[in-house]
Amino acid sequence: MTYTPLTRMAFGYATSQILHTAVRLGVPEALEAGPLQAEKLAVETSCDRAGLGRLLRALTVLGVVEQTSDGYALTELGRPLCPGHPGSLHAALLLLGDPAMWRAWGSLTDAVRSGGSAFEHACGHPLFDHLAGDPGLSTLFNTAMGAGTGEVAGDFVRAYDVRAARTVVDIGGGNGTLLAAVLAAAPDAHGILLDSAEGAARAAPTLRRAAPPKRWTIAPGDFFDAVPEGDLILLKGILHDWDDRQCGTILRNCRRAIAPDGRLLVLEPVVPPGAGPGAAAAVMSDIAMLVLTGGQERTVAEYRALLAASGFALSAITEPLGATATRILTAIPC
Ligand SMILES: C[S@@+](CC[C@H](N)C(=O)[O-])C[C@H]1O[C@@H](n2cnc3c(N)ncnc32)[C@H](O)[C@@H]1O
Repeated sequence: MTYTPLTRMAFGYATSQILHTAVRLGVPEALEAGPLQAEKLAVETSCDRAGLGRLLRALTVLGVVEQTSDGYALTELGRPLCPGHPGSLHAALLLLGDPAMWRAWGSLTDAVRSGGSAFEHACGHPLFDHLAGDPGLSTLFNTAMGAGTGEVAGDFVRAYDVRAARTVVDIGGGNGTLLAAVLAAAPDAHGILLDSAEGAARAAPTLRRAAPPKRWTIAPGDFFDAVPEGDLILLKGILHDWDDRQCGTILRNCRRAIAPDGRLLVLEPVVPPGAGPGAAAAVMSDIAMLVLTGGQERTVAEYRALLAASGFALSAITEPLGATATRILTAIPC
């Protein structure tokens, strides 16, 4: 078989599984402090020496490790495979290799052919119901989302002046990474994080690091029922999880809860016109939404219409934050 760019794409899931396996076996963490010879690494990771040698050779070809005179070392490209590294993909890779996620991607054909999320076709229930019944996977999901948000939180508070906010409500705020950045940048604001009980379970330590407990509240709840009142309402990575009808319910709850002078900020990738290279991140994320939740990424026009149908006017949109595809869409109640 000729190894063309198309071959590389076709075997993309093999690449994903190689990275997942390295992370699952603890290879990047073992190399974090410095290079190690393969024999030592096999002992540290409790692996078969020959099998690990083949994995290391594949990781070398992918450019995430390199051979030095002191043994195998992580490259710059490979460093985000470690947990705690800025922009870490550690939790995301563990998540991608989870059997339920693996099965969901294997059901993309069903989602394209008959609609609905591939996850539901594969597992028989929606992703968030599945997470509610699997605390380990829920923790992983929450950590992976928080790591992604950590990449944009600093850029967010630099791009949008949050200092005038009185009550900031982060809807579906996950592990609190975004709200923590806002509370640090807006010392007079009070923060409320709404998420499901399992989603919010790990938010307190993140928020405690940013601000004393009197400055924030964790509100376990369902954003399809109601959301807490505030003058700055954040929806990051929420609307893209849901279809237009479900987004309408969330947005109408936000419209009821927002102060007359308030602002609703939607942080999402936006699908640009055409399918040039700049569209890749948003378009790939759109397919991930089709697989995982049945949601979708949207164009500016689609967001404008969605917001207008729930009593919001789209008033501004930023450039993508940092190296990500996430933009801030500002909406005012009307
Ligand atoms: C894609 S994650 C985004 C998390 C966070 N906003 C971020 O960007 O890092 C979606 C979040 O919505 C939460 N969620 C899902 N359904 C919910 C519901 N019905 N009510 C409240 N939270 C929900 C999940 O627990 C999860 O934390």
